[in-house]
Amino acid sequence: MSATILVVDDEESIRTSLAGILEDEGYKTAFAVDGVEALTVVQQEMPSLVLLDIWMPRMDGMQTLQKLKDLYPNLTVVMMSGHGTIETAVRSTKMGAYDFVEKPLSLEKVLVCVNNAISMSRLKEENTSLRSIVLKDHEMIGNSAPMKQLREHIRLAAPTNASVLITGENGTGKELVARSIHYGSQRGDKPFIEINCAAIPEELIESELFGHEKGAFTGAIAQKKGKFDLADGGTIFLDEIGDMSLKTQAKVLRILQERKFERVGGTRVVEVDVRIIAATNKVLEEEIRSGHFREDLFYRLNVVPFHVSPLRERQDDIPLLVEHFLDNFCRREGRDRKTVVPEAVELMKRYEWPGNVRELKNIIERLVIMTPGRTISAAQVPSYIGAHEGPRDGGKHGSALELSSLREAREEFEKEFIIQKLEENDWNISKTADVIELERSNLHRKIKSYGIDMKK
Ligand SMILES: Nc1ncnc2c1ncn2[C@@H]1O[C@H](COP(=O)(O)OP(=O)(O)OP(=O)(O)O)[C@@H](O)[C@H]1O
Repeated sequence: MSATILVVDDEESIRTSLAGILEDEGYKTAFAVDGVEALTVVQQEMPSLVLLDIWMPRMDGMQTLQKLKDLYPNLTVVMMSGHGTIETAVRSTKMGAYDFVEKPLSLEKVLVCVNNAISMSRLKEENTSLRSIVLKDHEMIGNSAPMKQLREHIRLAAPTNASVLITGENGTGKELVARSIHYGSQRGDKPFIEINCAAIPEELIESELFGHEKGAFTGAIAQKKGKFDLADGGTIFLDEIGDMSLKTQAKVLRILQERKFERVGGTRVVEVDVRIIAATNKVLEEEIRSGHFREDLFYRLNVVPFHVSPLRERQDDIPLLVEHFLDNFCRREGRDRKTVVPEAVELMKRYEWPGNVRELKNIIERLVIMTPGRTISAAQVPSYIGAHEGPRDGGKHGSALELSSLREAREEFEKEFIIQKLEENDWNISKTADVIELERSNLHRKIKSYGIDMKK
């Protein structure tokens, strides 16, 4: 679709000659004789670009520019200055005009300027739409108490520059939290650079993070920028930081303290402005005790701690997540929207989800692909998901053999732990839930499912 250009000028000869060359270039044109009329035409035509004369009766170009920028901050405007001085034109660019052309108009110069302005406005539009796709793809679903609290913490911490440490089991959504913090900050339109410290061999991680100078080691045939260079102005997400070597930890600490680093094999100090968000599924306090993690780095990172609870502690989110993933996968596969019957959702709510949201997402993807009809029944859900029902349904241990022993052990421990904490807190559910940092309804459910006798 060809872009529409609005020409705003009180001189008819200018409007006609511009219309000629712009239409020859394949643009559509619209006209207005002054600023007042321009505002109406912009509203009707939504042009991609406005060519705006500075000196006009009724409302002049500068006033019109101000109004347009207030109403449509993303609209691209090029000023045409003849009577005004260069100073006015320069002032207009400070007010948000993209550029200016001088009168008498050189049609060639006008075309170069218009083509540039249109390409820039297309890129801007593309960027906005890509951003909205990216943000949608990273939507965080869930209305349980822990998710609400998480969102609130993100809202508070995102706009600051504080370092963040996110803990939680694999697949709980730590990366999503990191992205939400980044996009909610003023760095949101700058890069978000992710690196998984566990996935990169020890000997390569330093060069990945900090880059290297030419000749730093065999194979370093040219200078290479590292992730910290690439993240300048934005955020770096150090995933699985618990797996980072002590040597690399020292370098990261220096960046946190001095905002500086050196490339591998280099002596030049590089300064960066990077916000660090780190995540781990390890208990870093234990890693510190065993000498694998620097205590000073831990305190620097842990300025704002985030914990993402495992899915089994926020079962109320499961139906919402199921719907969300069904929507996404049915759309992606071009299938009719499928539904999961309530009994199947109920089975999913009772399952432990050792792989957390990632596991649930994978199962829904598989069900969307493998189920021919529109309805996903309980029988189609993998049998191990239902295998939990027995013991939780009042201690029928007939199906306990199907459970892995680790899971049994975990349940046994969980039950004992809950009883002990309830005892310590006078069997008050709310108080106990607070102390063990579990949603009240979730604790209640566990008490019921473990058959814990509350009349003590
Ligand atoms: N609340 C949520 N809403 C929607 N999708 C989610 C949610 N939580 C996690 N996911 C999805 O589950 C998958 C795993 O999430 P993510 O990668 O953020 O987990 P993680 O904790 O960083 O995992 P790991 O520790 O293994 O790196 C992703 O595809 C993510 O989009």
